[in-house]
Amino acid sequence: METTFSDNEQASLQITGMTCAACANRIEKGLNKLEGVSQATVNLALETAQVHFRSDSVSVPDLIKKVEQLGYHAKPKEERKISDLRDERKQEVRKQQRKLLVSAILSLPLLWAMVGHFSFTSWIWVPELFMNPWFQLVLATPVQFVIGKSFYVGAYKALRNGSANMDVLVALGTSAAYFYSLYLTFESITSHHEVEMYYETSSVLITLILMGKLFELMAKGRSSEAIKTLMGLQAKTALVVREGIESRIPIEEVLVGDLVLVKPGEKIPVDGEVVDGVTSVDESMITGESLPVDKRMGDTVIGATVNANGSLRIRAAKVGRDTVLSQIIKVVEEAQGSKAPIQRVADVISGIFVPIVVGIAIVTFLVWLFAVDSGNFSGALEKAIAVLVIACPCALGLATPTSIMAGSGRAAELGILFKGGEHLEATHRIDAVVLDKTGTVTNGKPVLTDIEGANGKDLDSILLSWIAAAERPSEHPLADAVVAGIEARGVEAVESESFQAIPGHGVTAFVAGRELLIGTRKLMGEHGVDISAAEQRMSDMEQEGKTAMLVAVDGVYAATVGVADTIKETSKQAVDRLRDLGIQVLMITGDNERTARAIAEQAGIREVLAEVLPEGKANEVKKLQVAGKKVAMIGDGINDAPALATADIGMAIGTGTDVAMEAADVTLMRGDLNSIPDAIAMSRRTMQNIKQNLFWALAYNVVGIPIAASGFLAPWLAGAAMALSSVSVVLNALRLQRVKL
Ligand SMILES: Nc1ncnc2c1ncn2[C@@H]1O[C@H](COP(=O)(O)OP(=O)(O)OP(=O)(O)O)[C@@H](O)[C@H]1O
Ligand SMILES: [Cu+]
Ligand SMILES: [Mg+2]
Repeated sequence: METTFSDNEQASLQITGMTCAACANRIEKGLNKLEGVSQATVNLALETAQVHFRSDSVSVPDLIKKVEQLGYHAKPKEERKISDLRDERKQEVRKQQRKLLVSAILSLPLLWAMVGHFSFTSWIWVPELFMNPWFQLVLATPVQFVIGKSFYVGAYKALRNGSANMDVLVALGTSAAYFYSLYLTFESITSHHEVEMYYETSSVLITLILMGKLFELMAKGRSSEAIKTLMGLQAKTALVVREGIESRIPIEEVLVGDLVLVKPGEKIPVDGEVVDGVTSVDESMITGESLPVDKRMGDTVIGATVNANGSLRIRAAKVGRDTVLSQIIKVVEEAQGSKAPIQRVADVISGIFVPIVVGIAIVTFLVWLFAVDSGNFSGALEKAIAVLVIACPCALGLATPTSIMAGSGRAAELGILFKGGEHLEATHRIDAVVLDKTGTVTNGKPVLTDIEGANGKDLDSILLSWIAAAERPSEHPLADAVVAGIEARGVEAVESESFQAIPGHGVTAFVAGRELLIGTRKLMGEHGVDISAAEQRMSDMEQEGKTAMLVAVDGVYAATVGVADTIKETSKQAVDRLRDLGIQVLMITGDNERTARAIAEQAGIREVLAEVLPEGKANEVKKLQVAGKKVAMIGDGINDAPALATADIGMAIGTGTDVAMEAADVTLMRGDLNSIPDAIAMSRRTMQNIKQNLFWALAYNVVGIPIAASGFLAPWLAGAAMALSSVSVVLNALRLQRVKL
């Protein structure tokens, strides 16, 4: 039995029967119109629909019914495995290949017979039988109605929904040729003289279009390579210990809380926490970071990464669709099937295209029949058919989605996850990049370097233990550094009695009955602490790029603590690359001006926004936007969420933590800032690719129609040209997969 919730539910449907973006649009609109559906998105490439709905007013069967009403098929989506995906594609390709082969064999004699029509090929011998109208009828009929059935079905569905698509044009064009030939065939019984048939027009057309579709299908298969690679990373089984018994079970059966053994050289099956063992782990497939990462008790490990040398026991923390890898796959899947705003151009054009084309075809027919070549019915028909076929906007429909798919797939391989086509598009307009300091420009692993008492001497261990106690409850990375540094000096922390974090300033705490204050100059100033004795030492540290924090006990300055965070080796190179792209680069931080400047200088950043409170970061982004900039904000995604959301593009640096992926438009799996110019370059390339596609698709139609209308294009040539244009669009898009940055 299914439980019902009054709040939102989510369902994934597997949809079949979609042929183009217009189909996806139609289903999306239909589902969104249903009472109780809050959001439905249809992914054409993956043939899925994601629906958010309220289960008290609508159910999954209702959703399916709606899809069926619109003329497509739907079923609840099952969790797919990599092998299924591959098999589905292969089957589909094989089916198309078989269809094409049969169609080609049947059409060949018709094509052969056609050579007699042209003076320059009339010397070629043609078997008598091939010229026989009845024989031609026998060959052409199955092509038209069995192999070509999908065009009729597609056309019928489109027309029933009040729209027109490429199927309408193909069905119309081929039917005209077929039925006219049929008429001539019967007429030949009575008239007894040789007439030209047009069976080859319909059959060869269908064959060529099938060929185009097959190429398209094979090319599309290649563009989802990125997802297949990701899915293939998953381990298949896990060795779990339940009630003391070890057993190897399929990965799908691992539960949260299970104890999992990972042997040396094995893939870590699920996300978890190390409970026993020491090893190093290759996380490059997830983070792009090539150096192995050391893991010991308490560390988190990510599923699909590879355990190098030690044995591990881990406690499963996330399984199934919650794992980092599954989330990455989901993001990539969604992005690949999502729409970029530029697609609207194509949608609008193809929406009005088909009716206009039918109009032009009719005019062509009438003009030829009554004006140009008076009374030549078949000649006029041939021209009209050529117009119908050449004007088919299928290349136009493919232009954007194929590029988005290939572009976002390639980006994912480079460790750049775009959440959707709109972000992939928006990124190419970025002209200002705001980098958070800690964890973005720097490694974000601050280390305690200096502790100095008020009189310049070392501190006694009592004061050290108080400082550690005050900082321990804080979640700030600086606090972690201080605590770790003090513990490393062999001092044990005591418990604090009360604690309060003051964001952007520091902490206050009561320890052993005393009030401790740790943080910035401003914090000290606000509490009336005299820090003149610390000034010199402090600014020295800051000059070196260290963060200096002041400690006061009961309102009296007691110590200066220095923490150093190193900049990432690649930060400078990345900043230079951004500047070469003509992008303004800024660094933003809550840290003080001097430290910030020192760090910025190492990274080659000239503009620094320092001492910005956490809530002020979004404001700084807005200021840049008001000044007319398209801003990308790059942060670690957790405390920078408002700024990430405000920016035109928010990029989170992270190994795919939920929060980071949630807040940002783009997730950079590598810590390396070179991902930023990479992302921008990828976006620029993709947009350029889309524009090329749109241009060629349109140009081909616009140039083709007058040629066809004036009679210079035989229908089968128009068909070949159409197939070729679709294939060339897809091939152009696939170039994105090989982009090297
Ligand atoms: N737990 C803490 N202990 C001591 N000082 C702190 C603490 N939290 C913040 N501070 C002080 O407040 C300053 C600003 O903190 P904030 O968190 O806004 O920025 P940040 O982490 O230094 O830099 P970024 O903005 O690049 O992440 C710190 O540089 C530090 O001097
Ligand atoms: Cu077409
Ligand atoms: Mg910070």
